[in-house]
Amino acid sequence: MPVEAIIAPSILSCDFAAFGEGCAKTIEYGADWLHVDIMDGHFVPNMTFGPPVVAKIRQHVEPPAKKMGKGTFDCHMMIAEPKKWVKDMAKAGCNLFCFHYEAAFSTDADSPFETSEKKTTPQGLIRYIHEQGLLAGIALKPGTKVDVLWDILENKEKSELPDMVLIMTVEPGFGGQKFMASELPKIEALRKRYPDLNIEVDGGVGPANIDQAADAGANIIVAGTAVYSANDPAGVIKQLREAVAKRTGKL
Ligand SMILES: O=C(CO)[C@@H](O)[C@H](O)COP(=O)(O)O
Repeated sequence: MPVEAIIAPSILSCDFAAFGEGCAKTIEYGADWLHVDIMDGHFVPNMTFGPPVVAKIRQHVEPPAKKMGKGTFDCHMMIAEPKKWVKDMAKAGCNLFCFHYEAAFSTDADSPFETSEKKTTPQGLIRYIHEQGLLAGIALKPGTKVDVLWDILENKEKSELPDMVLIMTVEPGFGGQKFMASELPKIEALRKRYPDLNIEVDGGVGPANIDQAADAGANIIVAGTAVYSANDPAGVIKQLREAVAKRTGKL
């Protein structure tokens, strides 16, 4: 089954002083999802917001009627201890909890075991996210090789398989950075092995490089600056969608 083109503007570039209305308007402009960047000032050198703010913006955006549907809150957790926040994020209205592979081996505060057994694993974390009723995503920073995903994606246990992989094309932490084309081979390798996988690209993406990202095989497009600094955000969203749909054959 061909993967769908999904456009997920990064609300990090939205006006925080008018956040609720800005998020609602983004959906009206034709976005499918909202990409919600959560940063803890520890995993990345920047801080944003947490579950209380997510709950507030959920009051302005209808939750999705179906899995991965319009209004999905695609929460990109740039935090050092992802497992700790799954339940609170679920309560706040998150739909897809995307953690970083690089943080997946952090301490599991709920584990009854001592020391080394308190570590989570990516597979265990994905299962836990699913148990809380959320979709699970796994993200890779530019410095992390795509090979770390092979074992995770070959898992025979369905509840431990991610619903999406996110390839970062900037160092996570800030909007408005330059797109790193050097990361595209990761997307190509993933698409070659997994034709049905949802692959998200995030960082410096816009009309100038969407063809490269779509050619590599990304079907979920995050764009912050390109959407929110545009005179015609709806036009940019349409342009991004059409570029992906041209490759996938599915709008
Ligand atoms: O996760 C991040 C940055 O850490 C991204 O989601 C950016 O917020 C995307 O913004 P642009 O690079 O498109 O401006």
